[in-house]
Amino acid sequence: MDNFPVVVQADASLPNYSQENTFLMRPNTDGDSPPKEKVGTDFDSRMMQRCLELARRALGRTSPNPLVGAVIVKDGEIVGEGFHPRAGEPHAEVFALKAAGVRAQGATIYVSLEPCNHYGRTPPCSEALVKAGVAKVVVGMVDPNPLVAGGGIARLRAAGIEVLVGVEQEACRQLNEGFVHRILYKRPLGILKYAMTLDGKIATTSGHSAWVTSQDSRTEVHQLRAACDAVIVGGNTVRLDNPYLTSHQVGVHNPLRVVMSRRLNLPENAHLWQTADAPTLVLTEEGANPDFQQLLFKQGVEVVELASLTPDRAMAYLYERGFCSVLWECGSTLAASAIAQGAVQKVLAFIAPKIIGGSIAPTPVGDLGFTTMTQALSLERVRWRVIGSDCLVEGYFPQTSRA
Ligand SMILES: Nc1nc(O)c(N)c(N[C@@H]2O[C@H](COP(=O)(O)O)[C@@H](O)[C@H]2O)n1
Ligand SMILES: [Zn+2]
Repeated sequence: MDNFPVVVQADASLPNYSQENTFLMRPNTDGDSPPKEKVGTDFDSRMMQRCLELARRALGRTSPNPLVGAVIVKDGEIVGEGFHPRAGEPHAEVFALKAAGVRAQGATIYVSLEPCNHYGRTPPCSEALVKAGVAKVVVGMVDPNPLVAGGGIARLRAAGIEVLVGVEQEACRQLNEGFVHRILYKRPLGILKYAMTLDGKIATTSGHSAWVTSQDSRTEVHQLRAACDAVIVGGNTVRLDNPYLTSHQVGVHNPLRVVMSRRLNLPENAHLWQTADAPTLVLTEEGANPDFQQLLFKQGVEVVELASLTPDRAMAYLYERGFCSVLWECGSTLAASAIAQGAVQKVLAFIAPKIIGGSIAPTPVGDLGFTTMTQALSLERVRWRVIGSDCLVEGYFPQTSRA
């Protein structure tokens, strides 16, 4: 716990974009800063909002790629729409061009992320747009991917196409905050979520925690899980709460359920390995409890042994697997060490108007070793909203770039 303040290494190969990274994840409405100058017309904004709506259809399914939507407009009417369904499949622009057919010629395309300009799993969209003869491209945000990073816009302009950049930019960035964080920091965005009472307790002294918050808040958490690539808990949470960690909605994405356990001293009949609604991955250390590994294997649970099991090591591993966002739903000890190791960038605290009392009932974040208030970690870009009878407070740890 000696690496405060929370510092995450930015990618030094991204000078232009990483200089801006303090506001990349700024929420759309954050009361404490002056309104930004609006880019484009109200019609442009509406079309870009439609792009975001389309992009959200693939929520939780596109990593390591971003969520992207595209709309083609000709003579004031939508003639084609598309979204990126998952990595390896065509980009949003290609689906929209296919839907528009010849009507794309001379039309305006709205796209929530800069068109790509490189050969990845798919060919460059910039070339497809030039070939289709579109007259104008309206872009939500510049792509932070160094393989694109303004190159798509430059290519379109070089071909004589008018390009407008930054329509509904904050909303576009917000939707892809995990993707942006992944590109800039080479780690998934870590989101710590907890539910506590008004007096800061996450359970009673006997460990009873069902339920701290209202059904409305729990539904919000299910939606949050649907948007994340993975949700992590420690062995203690499995032993005490026996959670499902799914999005609880038919046809909606479920995150990979990840358990961190050094010794694999886990219950044999946990819901996580007895329900097939979502895949489960157990992260452990080399040589841990081979009998239990065998049991997990028989239940179809993936087990990965890491040399040393720490939050940062787990995040590095999940980055390598292509993840953009990871939800920490763990207990206080793991939460403290995840924060200390810079594995958490965003905090979501659900606060219920209840009081448990006492000094022994558990709190959401374990000991961080602080002795003075000046050491307390302050969140920025904080906003809050009422959910049913609860309050959700949301904020970000400052990202101090060492690049
Ligand atoms: N503009 C745009 N639209 C989409 O639908 C996209 N998926 C992207 N993604 C960008 O291209 C990279 C992935 O390329 P491949 O799918 O491997 O060809 C991704 O990292 C983004 O930079 N962009
Ligand atoms: Zn593309």
